[in-house]
Amino acid sequence: MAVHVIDHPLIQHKLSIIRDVNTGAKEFRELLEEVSMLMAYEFTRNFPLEEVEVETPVATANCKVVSGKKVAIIPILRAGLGMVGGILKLIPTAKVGHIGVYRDPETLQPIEYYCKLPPDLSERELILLDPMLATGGSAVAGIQFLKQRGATQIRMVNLIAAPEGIENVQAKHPDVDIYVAAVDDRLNSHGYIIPGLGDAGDRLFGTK
Ligand SMILES: O=P(O)(O)OC[C@H]1O[C@H](OP(=O)(O)OP(=O)(O)O)[C@H](O)[C@@H]1O
Ligand SMILES: O=c1cc[nH]c(=O)[nH]1
Ligand SMILES: [Mg+2]
Repeated sequence: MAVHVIDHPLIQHKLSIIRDVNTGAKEFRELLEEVSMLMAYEFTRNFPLEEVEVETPVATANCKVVSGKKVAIIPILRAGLGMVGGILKLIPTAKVGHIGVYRDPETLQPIEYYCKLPPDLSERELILLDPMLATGGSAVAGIQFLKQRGATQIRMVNLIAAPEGIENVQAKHPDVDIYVAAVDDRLNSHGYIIPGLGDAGDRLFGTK
């Protein structure tokens, strides 16, 4: 399905600071949260509305509200955690599930180590979060996890994607829409996105 590049000027500006090697963990964390909130504004654009009547102090207004949509946001640990707060600010009733996957540094294969999800996945719109879509191995595994547990409506939100990762996810899960702030040039021989931002988890949590 579709790849949506959300290139709003505010997102591009903040992403430039996030990429900067001199940006420390505090600012990185704050900016990732802000950009995630701005991306939520876009990836919810096609959420269905329903009409309601609201009594204002002077009359009845015909209004619209998001129609009883059940949403769950699912960060891929660790780095996906940095996107949760910003999205919850706009969708505060969303449930939050967690999938633990890290990429083996030698083989680049995804290693799964944790999974805790809301029980009613089949009834929910699921938003899978990870700042980085590199080879796509972690995303493909995360989506597989969700589908195995009944999920049918999944969209994926990444800060930066490599073309190789997009291709991989689209080949294995063509039903999943991808929302990204930037599509970078390529992967290097270690599977890092070029130019990218380095290791998102390490930059977010100050680890090495
Ligand atoms: O598309 P891929 O090639 O799978 O790479 C992307 C994954 O790599 C990073 O996680 P990492 O393995 O560094 O784990 P961490 O978030 O715990 O640091 C990133 O947050 C993604 O989950
Ligand atoms: O560039 C990359 C690739 C994978 N994971 C990251 O955190 N950064
Ligand atoms: Mg990492």
